[in-house]
Amino acid sequence: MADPVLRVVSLSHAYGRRSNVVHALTDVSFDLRRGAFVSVMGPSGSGKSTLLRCASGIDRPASGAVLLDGTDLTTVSEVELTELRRTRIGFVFQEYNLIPALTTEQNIALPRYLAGDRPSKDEVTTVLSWVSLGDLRARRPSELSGGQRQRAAIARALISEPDVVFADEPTGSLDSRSSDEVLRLLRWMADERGRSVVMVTHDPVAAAFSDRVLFLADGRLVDVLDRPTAGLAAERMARLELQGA
Ligand SMILES: Nc1ncnc2c1ncn2[C@@H]1O[C@H](COP(=O)(O)OP(=O)(O)OP(=O)(O)O)[C@@H](O)[C@H]1O
Repeated sequence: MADPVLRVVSLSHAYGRRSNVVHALTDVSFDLRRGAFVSVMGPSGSGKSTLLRCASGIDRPASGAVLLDGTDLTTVSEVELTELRRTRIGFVFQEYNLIPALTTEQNIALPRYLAGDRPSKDEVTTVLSWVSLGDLRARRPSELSGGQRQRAAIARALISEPDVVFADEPTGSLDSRSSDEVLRLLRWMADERGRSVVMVTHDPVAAAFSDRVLFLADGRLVDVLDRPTAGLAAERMARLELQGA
């Protein structure tokens, strides 16, 4: 089998110091193969966002390694890390983070401009068609629905052809129909475009779109569920919530 595109090795992270230190993540390891879609679930405060931030190079962990195609994000220079984040990693957040003054197509093209590149009109048109926003390319974010904004954010993550897309509660602000569209798009991205996806979610229905669910509790990886259904993911979550209560 091909080498995993992302290897998270014994990742630990803490906030604060001495008397008020919070061990947000302790010794978490997992592999992500190309085209795999993994969800991260766990009770509030269990370390999901911290894992996403450390695994994606936004934050440097206290210890452990994050190997993106063999390059350790935890030891590269700030300049290399910025370059890797721009070219190899995509981000999708709950609150979209689109620039209000830019049109949909300008927002989507922005990461390429920031990387010193300029996507062709055809490239932008292709990505817009993937997310069914071709007709809305000239609109600004305020003129889009929540689901359309999130699809624009996904297109923006895809324009750089990243190896891994990290999504933090991407459906957290959406109704069930828009959620379904966004989740299908993430699934398609993995299956048809070979992108790997790591998605933090509270929603077992969202988790059921992924290949595998990683469950965190108190900063530790405590359970793994392959080929999840919403029912099974909800059951495991309920068990964890009970254990933590
Ligand atoms: N900047 C910070 N400073 C101090 N403690 C923090 C900081 N960020 C997170 N924490 C703490 O680290 C732990 C893990 O937080 P994290 O946000 O990763 O959890 P989470 O599972 O994403 O939570 P939620 O589901 O509520 O978003 C929590 O105890 C949290 O209070």
